[in-house]
Amino acid sequence: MNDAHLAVAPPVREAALPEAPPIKIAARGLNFWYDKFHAVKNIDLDIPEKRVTALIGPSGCGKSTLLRVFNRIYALYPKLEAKGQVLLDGENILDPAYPMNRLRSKVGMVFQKPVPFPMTIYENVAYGIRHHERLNKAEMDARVEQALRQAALWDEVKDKLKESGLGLSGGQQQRLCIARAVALKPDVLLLDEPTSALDPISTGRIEQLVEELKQQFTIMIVTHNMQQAARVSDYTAFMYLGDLIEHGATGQIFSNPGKQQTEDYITGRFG
Ligand SMILES: Nc1ncnc2c1ncn2[C@@H]1O[C@H](COP(=O)(O)OP(=O)(O)OP(=O)(O)O)[C@@H](O)[C@H]1O
Repeated sequence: MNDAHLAVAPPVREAALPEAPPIKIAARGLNFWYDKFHAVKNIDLDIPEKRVTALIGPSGCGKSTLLRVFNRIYALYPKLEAKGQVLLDGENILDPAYPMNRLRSKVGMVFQKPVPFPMTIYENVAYGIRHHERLNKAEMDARVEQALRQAALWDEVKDKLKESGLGLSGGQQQRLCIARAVALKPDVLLLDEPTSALDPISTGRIEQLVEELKQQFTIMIVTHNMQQAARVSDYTAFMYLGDLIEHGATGQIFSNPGKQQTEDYITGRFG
């Protein structure tokens, strides 16, 4: 080896940065009013694909409202108005021309209280699929099974598919609602405090399920439980009085928040 070789410094290899996930759904200049009450104020928010984003903030800050705008569920009620954009794969779902059927199949929602339909367990899952697709019996059986497996419920219900969904425990009913939502193969799952009515064991199962479901779905979850947000989410958005105060990686928001209000809330000083 001669000296000339030694004089040339080896190229420095740049540390590989983790690749930022693509943005699946995003709010742009989003405002929402309940009649004259301004509940969501000029929000810009990017929701990364196949990750879990938690929405946190004190009661009444607009978390559920924001979630509901993300699937235009407010459109069912008069005197409610959204302005701005919600871009799903770049298309504005708030545009009245965006077909509601398409939206319902792409964005699924699970509510705070489990609300199974008063039908059999099988029909709870099959009902929505029938609305969107024509499947033969074997195909439908397979889809129902797949959805119940995805919701980690199959083993508990496979022998009683013809029994009423209302006969299940609260935690099972919530997993049935998750099965109903994932059965439509949505891209995005909106979960509005999905464990607030459940016991700790059922809560743990749903949290574990969220971890599994993010392999396939983009998930937004509203929660009052800071430990839950820290456990299940990759990103956290903190809202206060209708404003989005701060949004970032969950680790950073919880360990090193940029805003005093965020810190006060996550350390339990208010809310
Ligand atoms: N249907 C409605 N009509 C009028 N005002 C409403 C309606 N729903 C919610 N609001 C108001 O909008 C604001 C935001 O409510 P929202 O339910 O989105 O808050 P939140 O952060 O999800 O609260 P919580 O954590 O208590 O569920 C609150 O001031 C609430 O009173």
